[in-house]
Amino acid sequence: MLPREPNLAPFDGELYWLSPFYAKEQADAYFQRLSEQLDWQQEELFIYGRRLKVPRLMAWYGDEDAHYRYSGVDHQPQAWTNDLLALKADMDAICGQIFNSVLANLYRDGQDSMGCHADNEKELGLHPIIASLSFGDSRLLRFRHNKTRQKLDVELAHGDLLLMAGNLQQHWRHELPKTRKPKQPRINLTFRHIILSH
Ligand SMILES: O=C(O)CCC(=O)C(=O)O
Ligand SMILES: [Fe+2]
Repeated sequence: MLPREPNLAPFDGELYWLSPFYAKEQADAYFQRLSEQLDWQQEELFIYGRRLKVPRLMAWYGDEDAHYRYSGVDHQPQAWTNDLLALKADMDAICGQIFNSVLANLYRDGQDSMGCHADNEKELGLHPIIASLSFGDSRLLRFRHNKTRQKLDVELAHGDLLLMAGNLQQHWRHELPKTRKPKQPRINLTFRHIILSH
């Protein structure tokens, strides 16, 4: 069950934007506590033998068995916090599925970013629903269609919820570009359902 919002994707996938989903006071409280309570780490990547710092802070939470590979590294989730469980309950209800993990990203300023990618890892399945919550300063999320190169910009603000579904990840990539505009910190949470293989 997805919300009765217009689908922003013109073709090849589903994209729903609920702006805002949490009212300001509640979003303020979540932003404050998530900033202080999550175990934010700066990851390192090795590319062609060079060590690079990922330009943002990250943390991975979820059920004990919900392992996930990103940036080429297997990540063991940390145990859910009370706030993440409360947010997960809202996401489970609106999406009609049970999420078992969340990737948290903290963009400290306009120089923090995320490169172009699709969330198409095989452990997410072919048609994943990904529920993305934003807190803090607004940032541009840019989608681009793999074949037509069509561009779709969404300015994600404090308390917004963006739902990506259907075959969106197979046909579109997305990125959070750096910006020269002065930016305060932003937290993004992407709730995911990892399909467990036994
Ligand atoms: O920060 C965002 O809004 C995007 C995050 C994202 O694409 C991801 O975590 O896969
Ligand atoms: Fe993503």
